[in-house]
Amino acid sequence: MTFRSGDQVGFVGWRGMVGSVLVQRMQEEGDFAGIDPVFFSTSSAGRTAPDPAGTGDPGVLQDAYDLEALSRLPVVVTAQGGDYTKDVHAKLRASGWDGLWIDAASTLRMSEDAIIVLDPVNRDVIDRGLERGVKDFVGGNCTVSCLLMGLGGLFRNDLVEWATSMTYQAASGGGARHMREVLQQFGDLHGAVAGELADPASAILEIDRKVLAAQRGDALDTTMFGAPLSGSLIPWIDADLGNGQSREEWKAAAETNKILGRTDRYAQDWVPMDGLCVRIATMRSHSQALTIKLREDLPVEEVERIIDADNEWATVVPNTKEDTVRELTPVATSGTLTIPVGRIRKLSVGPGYISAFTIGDQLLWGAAEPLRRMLRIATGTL
Ligand SMILES: NC(=O)C1=CN([C@@H]2O[C@H](COP(=O)(O)OP(=O)(O)OC[C@H]3O[C@@H](n4cnc5c(N)ncnc54)[C@H](OP(=O)(O)O)[C@@H]3O)[C@@H](O)[C@H]2O)C=CC1
Ligand SMILES: N[C@@H](CC(=O)OP(=O)(O)O)C(=O)O
Repeated sequence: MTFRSGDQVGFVGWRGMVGSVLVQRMQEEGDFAGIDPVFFSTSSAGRTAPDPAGTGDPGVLQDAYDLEALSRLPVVVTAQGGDYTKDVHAKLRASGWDGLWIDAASTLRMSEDAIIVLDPVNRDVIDRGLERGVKDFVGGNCTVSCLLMGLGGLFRNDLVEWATSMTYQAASGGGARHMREVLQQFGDLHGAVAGELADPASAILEIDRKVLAAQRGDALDTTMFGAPLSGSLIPWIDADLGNGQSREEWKAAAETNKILGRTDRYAQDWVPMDGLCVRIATMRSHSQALTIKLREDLPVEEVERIIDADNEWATVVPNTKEDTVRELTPVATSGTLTIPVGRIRKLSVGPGYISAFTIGDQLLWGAAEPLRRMLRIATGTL
């Protein structure tokens, strides 16, 4: 099945958090002009569909479990989640459907038949995959995608011997309800000491005691995260692999190397990576602190030049206090496609060791943007 301009493209998961950002970005970039979107729902088939292209003729939502309706389409884009992918993808393929499946969920990422898409970094891998008939294209883990958008230049030029990434991941990585829970917790903590805060003469240790009591008691709703996150952190993300490593930590090496087209962990070009993944009470941008062992002891200026030159979104932030405080924060980065990379300096532990700190909006480059661009590649317009 080949795609032609104006052909139908199915969208599943368009009203979720990732899907909404995807639709918004497609509107901003005029992507709906070259396609005929068909919207699916797992919960509201038959209701009026959205009309992001403003055609005035939105049609109705199709049933996202209707395999026949899906199999009529040359391309399906889904941000519905892993359970949906598990349920529907295999059945569609078993029915003989050979259209393109573009997916945000992690389910198919490590499948030999799938490519992890991040075209500013691995356009060559994507193009080779399309040529040899690959049909499944999956967005990468948010932290890995943001890391490679920022520091891809070092990886692509084969300058990294190994790296560790210590992450500071936003509440949005869990989903919309996780973001709400964090904000509610902040509000409840404020409420616990609002009287004392209004009085400049009140004792700070009393405020601290009351906040801790609220965090440790049952005053806060912790349904989504399982522990208070506001005014705290949780150093575990995703499943326990049983060997002391979390699944989120495992993704760093597995996905980074796969994105770069390196699949043999015993080969010379495989980059060993590991680290600890930590949830913090920010909203939508993931941050990470890196220690990188370079294969060559390059000057900092050369490292900065390579990072800056790699793609139009990676931006070096000078390693000064003023620039860091102004530009290298989740607040400065959220809602933008810019991937700032700062705190680049030689570490005193030995030659070739550098540090870096990078941040990315995990709903943009971390989720929706690679999918949007993959659709453009598939439709021959990027
Ligand atoms: N959250 C993230 O940061 C990232 C997520 N991903 C992946 O993307 C996929 C989707 O994640 P995410 O967008 O967070 O999932 P959401 O939970 O926000 O949305 C998923 C689906 O839930 C249904 N839904 C039920 N109630 C609501 C509601 N009140 N508002 C909106 N949708 C609702 C919708 O399906 P319907 O319309 O059919 O009812 C929607 O498509 C997952 O596989 C995730 O792993 C990947 C990278 C980052
Ligand atoms: N696990 C990420 C979000 C996410 O959806 O990741 P993945 O697509 O790899 O499951 C986080 O919690 O921040």
